[in-house]
Amino acid sequence: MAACSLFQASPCSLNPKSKSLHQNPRNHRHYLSIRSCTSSPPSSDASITNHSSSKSTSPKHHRRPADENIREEARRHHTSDNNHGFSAKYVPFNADPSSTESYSLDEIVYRSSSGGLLDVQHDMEALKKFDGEYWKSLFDSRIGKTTWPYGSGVWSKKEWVLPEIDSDHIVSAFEGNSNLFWAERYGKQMLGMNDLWVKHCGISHTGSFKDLGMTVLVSQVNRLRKLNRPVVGVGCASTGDTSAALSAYCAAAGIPAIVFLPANRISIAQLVQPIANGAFVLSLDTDFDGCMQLIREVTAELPIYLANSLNSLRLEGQKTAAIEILQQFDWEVPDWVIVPGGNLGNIYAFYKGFQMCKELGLVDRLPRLVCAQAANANPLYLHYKSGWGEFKPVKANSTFASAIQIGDPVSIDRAVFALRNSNGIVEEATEEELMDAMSQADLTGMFICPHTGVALSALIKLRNSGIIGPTDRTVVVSTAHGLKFTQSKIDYHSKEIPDMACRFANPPTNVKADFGSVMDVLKKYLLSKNH
Ligand SMILES: Cc1ncc(COP(=O)(O)O)c(C=O)c1O
Ligand SMILES: N[C@@H](CCOP(=O)(O)O)C(=O)O
Repeated sequence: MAACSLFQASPCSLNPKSKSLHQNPRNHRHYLSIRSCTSSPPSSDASITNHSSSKSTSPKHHRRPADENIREEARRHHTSDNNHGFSAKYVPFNADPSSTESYSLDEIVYRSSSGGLLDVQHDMEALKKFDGEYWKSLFDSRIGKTTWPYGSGVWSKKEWVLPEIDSDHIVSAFEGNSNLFWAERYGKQMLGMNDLWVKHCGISHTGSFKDLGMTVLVSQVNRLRKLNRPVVGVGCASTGDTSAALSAYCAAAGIPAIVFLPANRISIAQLVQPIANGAFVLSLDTDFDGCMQLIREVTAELPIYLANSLNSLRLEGQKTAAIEILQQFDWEVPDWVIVPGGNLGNIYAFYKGFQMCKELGLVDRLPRLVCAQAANANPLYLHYKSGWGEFKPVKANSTFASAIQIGDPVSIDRAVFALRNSNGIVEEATEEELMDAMSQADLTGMFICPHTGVALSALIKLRNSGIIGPTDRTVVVSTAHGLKFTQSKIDYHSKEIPDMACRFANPPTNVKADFGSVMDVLKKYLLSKNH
């Protein structure tokens, strides 16, 4: 196979013009003293500091005794965990203010009584007892630490996520806190932009943003099982990333995971993840929408907890990526945030994270949201173009952005709400556009997935039409690690894709292993770089 021979060769590259990659220069974290907050925090590193200085006998002042692990240390501090009575419950999504329907998060419920979506509603009045400065200081104080569970980017915002869960029940891989990458060369050369950023949510435990939601969902399942609720296992339908995250977190907690995958429609790297993590993997002869339908029917019959984003718990974790972006900009709001969309939970999660920061006084406005879809699986785009008329699911066609090959997204109502309330836009990308965008980004030092290519294509279109300006601070959300999608890159760089020019392909040069031949090709290459 040509794709194999491409990668058997040993490509030699030399690019004297390439610049070093820069990290966020504005990312000066303010480790503000918690003691300067308007009131004492619910649980902070301050209590740890006090403890270690009083208990430790070591001259190095270790914060915990050598025979204590971080979970035990958290248990010792448990009394301060939620002494402000923060709480959350399920309510019907976008319900009429007069609705009194609600459910405890300890109930197993995914739909409202009328069959609509649910949302996790926090007791905002309790959270508002603390001002924006307080929350910023608290969240900033927890970054980069190993304190259980706040070392996680998700659980560093625990009061806004699952305030009532016992830290002891949390299943975490210290996910989140992902890199916000300044796309200096890509922004400047491709788009004339100086303030373009890529939020690398895929540089994560299982290689996608799903970890952010799955730590929350599996933690709640862990709690339910400790409460002796009838949860025998956790299940999902997946295009490859949800299944990987579910399997890893369940394996960490010793909970059975069951995953429904559309046969031959996910990458090998994604398929091997749940297999390696010991999940029960069903490969089904249908597409993702078919798998989703089946898992919904199965979880209605068996005591298997549903892990897809239909379950609003997931979005509580995913929304922390939005809070993190604000935090990484020292609580300045970017102008645009571009998110690739499939089942459409994530675009709402971003909206919710930004909206909570606004409502609780951490920032004063929302960014404009853009949801980007593959043209081969574009039900939201068509809905947007129809002026939000009647929503019609589509049959999703094959796309290199295989994780968003979804025609009947469960969170369509959430996505429409998020976009309408953020002056949002929906864009689409053809296969050639998304693969070219991905490959061009890679050529500036990234290694992104095709879904991020979809988001970059949307950016290119909005920049070319002048909707996004050259100095607009713009964040593209990268949703998965490029290493999960190497076959698409192999196909592209082998120029093996029918009807695609693969303009930015960079195949290796096969050369005889003698000095003269090597010198000849090197000279030709160097000349081509210096004309
Ligand atoms: C890599 C990747 N990007 C984007 C998405 C889209 O996220 P959502 O389904 O929340 O719209 C998914 C999953 O659907 C995904 O796995
Ligand atoms: N891309 C997803 C599709 C399912 O999305 P979910 O957020 O509803 O679980 C996947 O990786 O499975």
